[in-house]
Amino acid sequence: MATFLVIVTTILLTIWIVWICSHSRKRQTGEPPLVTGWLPFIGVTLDYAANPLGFLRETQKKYGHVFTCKIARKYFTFVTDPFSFSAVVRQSKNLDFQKFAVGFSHRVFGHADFSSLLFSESYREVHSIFRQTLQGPSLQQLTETMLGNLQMVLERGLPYEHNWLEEGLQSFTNRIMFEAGFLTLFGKDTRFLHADERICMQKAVQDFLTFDRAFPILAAGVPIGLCAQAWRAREALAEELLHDKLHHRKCISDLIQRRMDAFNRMHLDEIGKARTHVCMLWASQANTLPAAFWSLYYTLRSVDAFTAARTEVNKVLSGQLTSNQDQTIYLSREQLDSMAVLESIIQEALRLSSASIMIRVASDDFTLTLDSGQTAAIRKGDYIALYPQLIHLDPEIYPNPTEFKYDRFLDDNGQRKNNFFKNERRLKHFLLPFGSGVSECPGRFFAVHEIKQFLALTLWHYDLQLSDPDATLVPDSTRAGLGFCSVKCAPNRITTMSLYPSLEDMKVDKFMQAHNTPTASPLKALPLPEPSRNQTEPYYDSKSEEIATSSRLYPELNEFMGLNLSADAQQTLSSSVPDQTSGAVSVWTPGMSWVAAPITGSDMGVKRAEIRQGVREVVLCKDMDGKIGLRLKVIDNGVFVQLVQANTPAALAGLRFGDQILQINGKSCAGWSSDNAHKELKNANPEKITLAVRDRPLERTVTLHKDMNGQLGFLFKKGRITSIVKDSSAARNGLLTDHQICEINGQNIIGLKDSQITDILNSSGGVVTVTVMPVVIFEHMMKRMSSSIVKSLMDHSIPEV
Ligand code: HEM
Repeated sequence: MATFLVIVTTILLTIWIVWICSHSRKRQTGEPPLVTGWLPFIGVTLDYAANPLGFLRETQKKYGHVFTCKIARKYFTFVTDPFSFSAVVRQSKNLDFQKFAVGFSHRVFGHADFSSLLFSESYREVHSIFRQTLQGPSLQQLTETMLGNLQMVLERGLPYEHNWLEEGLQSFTNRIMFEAGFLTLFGKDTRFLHADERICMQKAVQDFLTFDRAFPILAAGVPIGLCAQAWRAREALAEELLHDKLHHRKCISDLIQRRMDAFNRMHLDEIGKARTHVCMLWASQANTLPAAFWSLYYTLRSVDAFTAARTEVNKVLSGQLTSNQDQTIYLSREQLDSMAVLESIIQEALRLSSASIMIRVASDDFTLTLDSGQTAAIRKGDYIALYPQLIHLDPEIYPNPTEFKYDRFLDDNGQRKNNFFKNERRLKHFLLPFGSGVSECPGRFFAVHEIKQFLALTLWHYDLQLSDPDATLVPDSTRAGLGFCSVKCAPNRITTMSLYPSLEDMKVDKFMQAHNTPTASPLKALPLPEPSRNQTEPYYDSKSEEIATSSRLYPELNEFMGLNLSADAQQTLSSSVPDQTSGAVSVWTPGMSWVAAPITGSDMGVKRAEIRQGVREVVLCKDMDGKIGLRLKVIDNGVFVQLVQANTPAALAGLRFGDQILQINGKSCAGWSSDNAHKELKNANPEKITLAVRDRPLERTVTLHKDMNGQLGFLFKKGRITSIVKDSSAARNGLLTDHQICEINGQNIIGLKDSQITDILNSSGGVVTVTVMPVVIFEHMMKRMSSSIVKSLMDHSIPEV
């Protein structure tokens, strides 16, 4: 029986081999050389899959510039001569792109088969939407939305503390780019709070990456049903993109809105429509995420690239901080286009890491004429393939092709370079990460814009360095042919990046260099008349020598921001006259007997908090980036300081939140808009800007004394005083609710967490001077300024006296 089985098997095997051999393809006259490999059934699939670039280079050496290979049961004719690329790209008559792409997409994404007769006409309309919404005027809108979303996502991640943070470079890029890109295309869910949106986004990015990881095997023909994880991830994404859910999102891009309308007209089922959106999501992100990653990685690895990129970013963005009220960075189309260094970095990253394959299906038998005049007979149904990486890594075109050279795409004048040669002939196709011809990626302009924006904002907002700069990352070649290669990480070795809010820290050195000689003279008084003093008002008596030097601690109450105090109240308060006994001040109120705030004029907190009368002159010069680190706000026709960035010229010159700017370079600011004031600063001579400044006129200081339990007697929330404890130091000294604490012992605390404010209060001595401002005014001052900016940029240092 066993012998019988062996004989039958052998006969069947022999028949099968004979059948395969007799039916296997034979090269016919005029056809390119046929490369079938050892096993006719699978052809060269394994060799090609193991190392596509190596295999094609070897085969090219052996057979010349055009050859046909059997890969995954299909015949691919590769054209490898870059001068012949145009011959293929222009052949739209006999070469069909859609057939391959649409069939592939149907299989992997599970949507309807748009190549079927039922849909072919309506799908043409869907396809035309790409060009209408990803190019031309729509591109501008999309790019602006992306910039806003990138800023929102980046700002949310700005570290609160002044510490270095570590995060995987890839996870950082994916997190920022995925969310910003997703929101740009699909809009924001109106039902979500920010926190919920973020959780949803974290899940979406994980699902996306899970699905994308399986892409090579799906592309190789493995049915998605056999890849349970990928299937679940794809369906989870589709679930989020059901039309029912998309209807709850606002600011959906024109691209997605028009696709939704078109699919509705085609009467697809709901899950089918959602899967087409997953397909669009994949097209927009799968290459962009790794392209952004490699661009940032190469920038960080090369000192030259980093310096050149940062200089360009600073040049383009400088001035924005002082000229925009709401701190938003705007990058016009012209500004994006002017960033030639970033563009060269991106192109170089695309050259090194992209490995797409361009495939067309021969719709008829025809003869392809190559650049050399050589012809190749092509059979109907065969695939014609171009493999751009052969050009991208050709040492004749790009010397030292595997080396990253940030300025490879810049000419001697620092402008875009687009003349590259092979055999001394200029090449038309020298960089093809986006394909070419009819099927060229319609999102290519948007892709370059968004990566530029990402690089610019990241370099602007952060100080970055690779925690292991010597570790070399290599592209993962298992994705070769599918577009962009992501990173192949060695186990247990995570490449991390440190993040730091750069605006404060970068400036110190630069400012120091620019400021070789101190030009600021913060306390020089201008000869403006001092307001007259009323001896009955509760300020420290100028008769006291010690106190006279530190000036008054309280401004006149009846002048104070229009607060209308009754005569009775004034009487009560005016009876709390300061009593000076050996330099200590006590306040007495009828019916009570206690000592409040036993301060002396030499108390550091009091000195640091002091609001001086009169007007002082401040002379500044800009730092090396042309900035002074100041943001201004107009209130009641006066110009006030809204933000002083730490370690900037403004901070070092002693300017503070709430200071009133009376003059800029001799011009009176009364009645100016903040734009005018910013413009004046922007256009001012970088070597010398003279300001006339009145010390924080809308604020007042209150000095308090801790009780035996260390309590000052007030409660606060988000820096705002909410209640005053009866008979406490706060109550006795006139602290008011609905006032915002701006400083503690002169140290600015705006934007700090309540726990941090509590720490500062606890660590202060027994006497604490708080500087407060009515909440209504404070809110007006802070209008349109994002809290993350305040947190991360505001100068919270302890002032010097
Ligand atoms: C660095 C980022 C990107 C790269 C490297 C890239 C690359 C490509 C490539 C190679 C193709 C196929 C071209 C061909 O076969 O000839 C393609 C197609 C496509 N890409 Fe991109 N792409 C990127 C970003 C984007 C973005 C951001 C979008 C949309 C927002 C997008 C939308 C599309 C679409 C819709 C197609 C299919 C075009 C068609 O069917 O005719 N791509 N992309």
